[in-house]
Amino acid sequence: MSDPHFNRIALIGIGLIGSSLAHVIRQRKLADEIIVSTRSAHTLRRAEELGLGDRYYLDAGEAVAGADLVIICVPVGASEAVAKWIAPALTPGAILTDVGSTKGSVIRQIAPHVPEGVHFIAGHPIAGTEESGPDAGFADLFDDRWCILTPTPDSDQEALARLSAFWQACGSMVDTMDPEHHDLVLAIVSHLPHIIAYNIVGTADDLETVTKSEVIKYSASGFRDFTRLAASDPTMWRDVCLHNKDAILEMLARFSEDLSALQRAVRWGDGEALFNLFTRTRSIRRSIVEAGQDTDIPNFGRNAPTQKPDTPAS
Ligand SMILES: NC(=O)c1ccc[n+]([C@@H]2O[C@H](COP(=O)([O-])OP(=O)(O)OC[C@H]3O[C@@H](n4cnc5c(N)ncnc54)[C@H](O)[C@@H]3O)[C@@H](O)[C@H]2O)c1
Ligand SMILES: O=C(O)C(=O)C[C@]1(C(=O)O)C=C[C@@H](O)C=C1
Repeated sequence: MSDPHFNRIALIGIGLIGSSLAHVIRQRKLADEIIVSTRSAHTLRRAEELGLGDRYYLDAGEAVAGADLVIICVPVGASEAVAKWIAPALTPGAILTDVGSTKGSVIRQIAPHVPEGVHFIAGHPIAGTEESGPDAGFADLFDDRWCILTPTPDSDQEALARLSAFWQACGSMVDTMDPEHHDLVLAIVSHLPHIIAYNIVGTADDLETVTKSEVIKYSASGFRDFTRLAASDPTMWRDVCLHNKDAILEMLARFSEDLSALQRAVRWGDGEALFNLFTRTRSIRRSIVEAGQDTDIPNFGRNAPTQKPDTPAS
């Protein structure tokens, strides 16, 4: 296995994911030195108070100088600005990666700015919570979760092996995937659930004159479980929607079709259709939970055995 240890790791952006990386890198001794950079002085100060790094910079260019691993941990819409900023200061031979929730757009934003001799391989840990900011991170976040790397055909194989070893040392299981396929899979397993959660909270809020107090009063059960995701960071999710537009629209169209069929079954009192759908989906949901956690998710739509005939394939 390749060496997961780096001399100097620079984290650009120190929110939930950046700070979780800082914790796990420190705890598992994956670098001699952790460099932290973020654009807000307030957040940088907080990161310093929390002791997340060894050195702290507002200037991302200064932060990446001499680093052999640079991890961009900012909302996906800021990827190009960060890439332009750090590009002239990257060290030849360094590995550059990111953690963004969308991959096609992030690669298009970063790749053109990567200097010759720097190895860029995009990535995405499928691990998170609805919290954000430097206080939200914890070392175990990546344990037993997938991390998807999206190398391109000309990616350096040694850099890929080292980055995989790094994520494994952080606790993750690593898979590789084509960026466009990643974006389609994540649109259904992550982006749509967030959009639906945001939407249902908005719908309930619009009913406020009739039911607002009841929404708060009775939300201890289903509504609360279902809408946890609606507390997630608005900047991050605005950017995900803007930067995975096509895949999200494709999945929303399929979702709307299925919802219309369900609506029709309710309208026409088609108990058999409702019972059959709920039986099938209960068994799928139980098999996901029984699989340990979401370990089968990265293959969804590619070779999942229960795949619907019209599920998109890569
Ligand atoms: N939150 C999750 O569950 C989760 C999971 C996996 C991947 N991701 C991805 O990880 C990335 C970071 O998410 P997060 O949850 O840590 O967000 P966060 O809001 O907790 O932190 C974002 C950080 O980026 C900094 N930042 C924003 N714009 C910047 C810029 N232009 N230059 C420098 N720093 C900038 C912010 O100050 C903050 O430190 C996003 O791309 C997100 O899509 C998030
Ligand atoms: O568990 C949560 O709260 C998350 O939102 C984590 C989650 C997900 O949807 O699974 C969110 C976005 C990421 O890109 C990866 C993970």
